[in-house]
Amino acid sequence: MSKRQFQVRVLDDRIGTDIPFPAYATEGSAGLDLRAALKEPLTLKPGETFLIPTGLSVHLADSNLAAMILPRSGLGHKHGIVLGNLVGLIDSDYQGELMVSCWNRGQTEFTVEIGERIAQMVLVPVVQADFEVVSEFAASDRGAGGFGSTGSH
Ligand SMILES: O=c1ccn([C@H]2C[C@H](O)[C@@H](COP(=O)(O)OP(=O)(O)OP(=O)(O)O)O2)c(=O)[nH]1
Ligand SMILES: [Mg+2]
Repeated sequence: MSKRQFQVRVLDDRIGTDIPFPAYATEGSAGLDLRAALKEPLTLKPGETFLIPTGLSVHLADSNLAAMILPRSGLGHKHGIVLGNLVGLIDSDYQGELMVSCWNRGQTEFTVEIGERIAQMVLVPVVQADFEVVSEFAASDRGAGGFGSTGSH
């Protein structure tokens, strides 16, 4: 497992005490669980979305990296709590507070507790595209076929 250091600012003084610092749940975890830095529990009715602060900002400071915010499987599958933006993308030059858009896509209301783990953040490598405009591509096996063009099985 490789680890890297990043600068983080703690914007909410409950973090590290009442609200644990984000952590990997196990040694092999890909996602770092993010917690809700709410002032009070938040009840989301079916269909409601709320932008929840995490109380932290992280500066990745490396354009070869980004972070993605993804739903937690248990919350999403069992309770319908997913992300209002489906996936959150954190740019390497972002220095603001990490925010989690929580969407109750389910049929019943759900209460997010103070400090609850609401989403997970995954670091991903990034390559920026530099486009070279051409008139033809060298032929590939697939060509322009897509959207099920390889058959129904
Ligand atoms: O779930 C998220 C998604 C984004 N962000 C922050 C980090 C990201 O770098 C910034 C901008 O996100 P994005 O580029 O996806 O949003 P936009 O609507 O394109 O806004 P902008 O014009 O600021 O780029 O917002 C979060 O805190 N949480
Ligand atoms: Mg953007």
